[in-house]
Amino acid sequence: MIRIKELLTGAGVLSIEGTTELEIGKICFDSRQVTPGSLFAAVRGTSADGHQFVQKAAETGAVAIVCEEYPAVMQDGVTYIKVENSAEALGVIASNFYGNPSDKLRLTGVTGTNGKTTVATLLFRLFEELGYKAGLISTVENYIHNTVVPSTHTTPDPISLNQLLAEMVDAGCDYCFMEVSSHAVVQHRISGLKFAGGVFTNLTHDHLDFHKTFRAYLEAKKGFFDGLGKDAFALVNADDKNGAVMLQNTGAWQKTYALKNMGDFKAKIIENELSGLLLDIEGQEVWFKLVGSFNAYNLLAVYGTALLLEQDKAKVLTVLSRLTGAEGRFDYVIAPSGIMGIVDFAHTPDAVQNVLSTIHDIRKGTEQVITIIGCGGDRDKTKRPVMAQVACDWSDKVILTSDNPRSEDPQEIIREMEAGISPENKRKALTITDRREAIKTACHFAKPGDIILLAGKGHEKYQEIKGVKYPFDDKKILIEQLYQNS
Ligand SMILES: CC(=O)N[C@H]1[C@@H](OP(=O)(O)OP(=O)(O)OC[C@H]2O[C@@H](n3ccc(=O)[nH]c3=O)[C@H](O)[C@@H]2O)O[C@H](CO)[C@@H](O)[C@@H]1O[C@H](C)C(=O)N[C@@H](C)C(=O)N[C@H](CCC(=O)O)C(=O)O
Ligand SMILES: Nc1ncnc2c1ncn2[C@@H]1O[C@H](COP(=O)(O)OP(=O)(O)OP(=O)(O)O)[C@@H](O)[C@H]1O
Ligand SMILES: N[C@H](CCC[C@H](N)C(=O)O)C(=O)O
Ligand SMILES: [Mg+2]
Repeated sequence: MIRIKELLTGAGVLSIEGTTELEIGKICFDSRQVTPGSLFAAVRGTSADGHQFVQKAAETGAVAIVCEEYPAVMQDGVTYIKVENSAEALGVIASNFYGNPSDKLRLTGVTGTNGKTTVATLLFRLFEELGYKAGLISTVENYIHNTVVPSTHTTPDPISLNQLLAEMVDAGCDYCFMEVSSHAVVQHRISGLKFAGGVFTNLTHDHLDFHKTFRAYLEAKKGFFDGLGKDAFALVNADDKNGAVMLQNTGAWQKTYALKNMGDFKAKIIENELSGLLLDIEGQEVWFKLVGSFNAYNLLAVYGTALLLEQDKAKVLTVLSRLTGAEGRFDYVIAPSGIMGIVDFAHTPDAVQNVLSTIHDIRKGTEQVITIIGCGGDRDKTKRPVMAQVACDWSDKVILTSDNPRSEDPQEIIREMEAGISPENKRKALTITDRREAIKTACHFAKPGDIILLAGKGHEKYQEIKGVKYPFDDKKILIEQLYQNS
């Protein structure tokens, strides 16, 4: 239990109606979760406005309401707290409620369009292997040292986030590595957190459904770096044209990594094969198990971060060379028939191009590349035609199929993908709406030596159709089919 006044430190309070001496047992931003003694924050969202539920929250027992405007009717015994921005205040209140856990950990945030899960996961595993207790907050799963906590978002809401961080502190963790999505920055999910550092991977096309313009998407990512303190480091990819933009208004200590341009941390790709990458990192040649030139960037980002967190260079490289990638990221099997199947989470045009150009670089020459690809429903529609065209440009055969259609009509999503395919690429594309059938067909088509890329869903264990998540595991189905045909 904690008193209202202690929760409000740093929350940007404009005015208060009622006492701040009351004790609060729970904080929430969803009126349906209010229980007697709760604080309810009314947040303006994308489809509703939390202010509509203030009355209901008070009736259900909320004793404190955080809002941007007072309701017409204020109830006795309830304290109303007016703030400039409820979502931002909620982040600070959540931190205070859980004892400001980010002050007690060295928290590093990773942002960018692609590579966040890979970099954050590698950092987590690296620090665990170096002998520390660490935490991970990621798209695939969260970890409190060796306890797994299922993940619902790339970056959770501020209450779940601070609760996770507090559990990490209780478990004795020294470090936490987390993904920072652009949604999280705009929705203030990270407000009130103290970061030891921030890492930028890259910026390409995604989430324009939410941010509307590329500029707004860029500003969201930049917002994370603008908010870092002067004791924190900001490590950016100097080969990405937006790397420098991220640093424009940050008060943090600025560092860069690069393969091509000048950078504080430099690497060169010596070999890029199916068995891994041979990199020259600051004069030292090291083999890594991760595949593909984009992973050279991810590895260098991890290396730079570890050094900025004062780790020993030789130990970092030794451990890093033993680590494998995150689940569902260039996750491959070679069937007895000699057909290679790759499951990858590529769900942006840039990621699709990267994974296919990697396959192109490492294949021996004569094999066919068959790509199975769909696009998520209720997500950025503008990436659909581009992803289909990129897949065709880089493959011998493409099967257009469903990803997570969510509330949309799967056929319509596929039609939008088809619209992006140029006349000369049309002959390569085939549509099979049912994802399982698409996988079966690809395995049937493939000959020994051929490569099947199953893009878009990576680690996901479900397919979301009209609000229902049906069990679906790309890797499991692909393996079943590959072995059946062997
Ligand atoms: C579009 C979006 O990002 N929505 C997120 C947002 O919800 P919202 O604020 O828009 O919700 P809303 O429905 O408009 O409701 C507004 C407010 O009214 C409240 N409410 C609503 C109904 C009611 O009866 N009572 C009540 O109090 C809601 O709790 C909310 O506070 O804030 C919620 C709490 O943080 C999130 O759970 C929710 O994520 C939805 C489920 C989602 O799908 N988000 C995806 C797009 C997302 O966040 N993705 C990113 C990036 C992915 C990546 O690239 O890796 C991520 O970080 O996961
Ligand atoms: N540094 C990188 N540059 C470009 N593409 C990458 C990079 N790292 C990974 N990818 C590609 O992007 C896909 C997603 O990678 P990862 O899950 O690490 O990114 P993410 O930023 O966490 O994605 P999301 O925002 O959806 O959670 C991978 O499966 C791979 O195809
Ligand atoms: N975190 C990303 C994942 C997309 C994965 C893809 N399978 C899809 O459903 O679009 C998002 O929510 O946009
Ligand atoms: Mg991720």
